[in-house]
Amino acid sequence: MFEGLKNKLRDVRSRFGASIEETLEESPVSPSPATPVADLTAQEPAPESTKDEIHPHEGVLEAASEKKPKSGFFTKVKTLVIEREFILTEKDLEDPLFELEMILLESDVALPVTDAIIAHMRTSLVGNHRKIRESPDEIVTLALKNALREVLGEGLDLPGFIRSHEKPVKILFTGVNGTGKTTSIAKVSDFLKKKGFSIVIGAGDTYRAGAIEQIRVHADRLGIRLIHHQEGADPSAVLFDAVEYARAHKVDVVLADTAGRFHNRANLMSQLEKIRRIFKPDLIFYVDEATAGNDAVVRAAEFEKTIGADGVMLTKVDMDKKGGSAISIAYTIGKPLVFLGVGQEYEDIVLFTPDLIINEILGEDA
Ligand SMILES: Nc1nc2c(ncn2[C@@H]2O[C@H](COP(=O)(O)OP(=O)(O)OP(=O)(O)O)[C@@H](O)[C@H]2O)c(=O)[nH]1
Repeated sequence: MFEGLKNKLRDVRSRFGASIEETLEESPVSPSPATPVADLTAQEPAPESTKDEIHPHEGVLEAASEKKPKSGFFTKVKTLVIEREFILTEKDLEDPLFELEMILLESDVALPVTDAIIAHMRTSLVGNHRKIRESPDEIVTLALKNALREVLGEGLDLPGFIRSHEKPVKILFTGVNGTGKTTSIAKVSDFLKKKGFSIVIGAGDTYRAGAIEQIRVHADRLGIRLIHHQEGADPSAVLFDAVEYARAHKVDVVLADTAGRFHNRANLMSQLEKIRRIFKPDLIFYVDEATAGNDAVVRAAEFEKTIGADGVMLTKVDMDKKGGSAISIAYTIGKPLVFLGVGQEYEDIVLFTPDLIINEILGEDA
């Protein structure tokens, strides 16, 4: 997943790295006149690693020393000072920051999210004295990692939420047609069942022909109780019955399917409002497909405004080359990403953590 973005970011990281290398060449930090030559030439003891500090990378030091003659007193002093720290100006980073901005926008990262990432990169790189103990790529990667962490948010510990909440915990799934909502309910059921929770599913999509049968097939396969009425029935009544069943049988979680709908379809949205009043969900999850890119982000924001959402499940992340919606959605709507759907099997679901996306986007370097 996110192959396109991953490759582009690898390139732009090299551009940032090159800008840092140029700074190393052009603006060495002058040795303090008070510093005895003996101190400069002495081997510096390696300081203790701090939490944010990445371990020394031999490559840069080797590359830097390759470019300079190894002998000669003044060369030696200059090299040592250059190798200790450097400062980046806004101008040094102008081109790579612009390039990064373009890459993010091309990858469907929402504009405010792109702005936040660029601002974070600028703040963490410009004007700072940086130790050359970190390689340029490590410095850039760390800045990018922190910028992504800021926009991705922390996610939601759903098993923890369920454990600490009065039962049954009622979760309503909303979203547009065909984005994978029904499959997602089946995956979440399976995920929670494996965590030891008992589940009942309410077949609240009474609108689409075949929807009840579709969720019934999943429920049967997973050995989960389904509460359903006939096609065309009032979904609020179905979900009310599902909650009654859960109370009577001490079931931990009720997962409620609903018909897919667009936020601008007034009838369906008012039906959802009624469902919300009667079902009284503890959590509303908005489901959309990562492959929809910025459309998914815009739709999620609209649903959040009209119906409210407590979290997002993004499906088809396995098919998404860009990563824009995964990066943007939580920051844009101010609600956490909870699950990612990463395939068509029941086990193809992962509980979101920022590191999951960061490691995917920055690869083995993160
Ligand atoms: N590759 C991939 N396919 C998925 C994922 N989640 C769902 N799908 C597929 O997407 C298609 C649509 O899924 P459904 O669950 O039927 O969609 P839906 O949102 O319930 O549709 P409506 O009931 O019309 O709202 C199916 O073929 C699923 O197998 C995913 O994470 N990855």
